[in-house]
Amino acid sequence: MDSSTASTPLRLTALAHGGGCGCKLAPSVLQQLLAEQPVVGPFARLLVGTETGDDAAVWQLDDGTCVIATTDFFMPMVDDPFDFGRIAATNALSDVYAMGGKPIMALAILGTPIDKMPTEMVREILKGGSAICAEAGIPIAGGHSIDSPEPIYGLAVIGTCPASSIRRNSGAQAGDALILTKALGVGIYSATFKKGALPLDAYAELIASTTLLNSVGAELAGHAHVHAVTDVTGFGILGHALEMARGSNKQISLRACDIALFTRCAELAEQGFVTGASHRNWASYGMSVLLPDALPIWQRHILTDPQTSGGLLVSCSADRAEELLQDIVAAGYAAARIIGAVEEGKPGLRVAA
Ligand SMILES: Nc1ncnc2c1ncn2[C@@H]1O[C@H](COP(=O)(O)OP(=O)(O)OP(=O)(O)O)[C@@H](O)[C@H]1O
Ligand SMILES: [Mg+2]
Repeated sequence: MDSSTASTPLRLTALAHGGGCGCKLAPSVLQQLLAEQPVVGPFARLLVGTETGDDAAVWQLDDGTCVIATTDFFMPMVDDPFDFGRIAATNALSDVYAMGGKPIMALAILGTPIDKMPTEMVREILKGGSAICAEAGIPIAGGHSIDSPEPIYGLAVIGTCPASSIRRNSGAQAGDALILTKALGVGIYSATFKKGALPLDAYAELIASTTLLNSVGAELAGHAHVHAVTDVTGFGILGHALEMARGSNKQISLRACDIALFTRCAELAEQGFVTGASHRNWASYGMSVLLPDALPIWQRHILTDPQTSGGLLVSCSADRAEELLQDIVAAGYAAARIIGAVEEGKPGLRVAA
């Protein structure tokens, strides 16, 4: 029996044209849409806005406390409504942790095809979101719900932190090492799932990773040698590393062989399981990435694979990286690895096999 028939008679994923962070617009399309908007401000207290494609907006209050605000929502990439709610909530909370903050409350964002989805199924999605917020120690204090053609769920999240704890995606320094806290393969597993071919053990691996809170981000921000943090989501490891390189005005090099993958990720990618978003990602930023000559196409698909609720990409002083990695692994992120380095040079990305 495969996992696609195990959870519910009505396939939640059948109601959506795409799912998870694979629903995100490609970075180049987003840039075009956001271009030429009227500029209002400047606002001296807006420490982080949209300039570097960072994870959340940050506003500094009078006493130095920062308010962090973010929203994330998407269509389902699994059929179990409770799992979908948990994944969407974990993903939405991640942007607050990636800025170095702690969430304080959330609002739920819900879209449901009210004539197609049973009430109990919608309730399960909401319960999944609540369960994750409870784990994060925060309330869902409200929300907004609409009748929509496809199911949508996510959160708007508010967090806080002292100004000194803010970690932008643009703070990487030459001489830093890069740590990635989760394994890659969410999009490849999701594409396999959608085709009904994902074995149950792989489904369990997918859920375990995508419902693991990135709460270690708040602790990392307490270390002065941690210079930049972002979460790896829809644009894949290459896209988010490139955002870090461009924002920081540095060259980033990654070692593909050091990146942890889900157990069956390579095998499934080689068999051709890939999301449309992976192709869109490469088309959008491939010109800024130097890959090894003989890299098989399926390996490139892993590097551009959209990671719904992926891990944190952490840029820290190289001489403290091993020690930090041990702390991260001890905090429950067994797949964390040191995957690359930051150097002076033209902003861009180089990948070694
Ligand atoms: N419609 C929009 N209007 C204004 N800013 C936007 C809009 N959509 C996205 N952005 C901004 O563009 C940047 C990149 O968006 P993106 O959704 O990739 O960030 P993100 O929330 O970190 O994503 P993820 O949760 O997948 O990590 C962010 O700074 C985000 O706030
Ligand atoms: Mg993010």
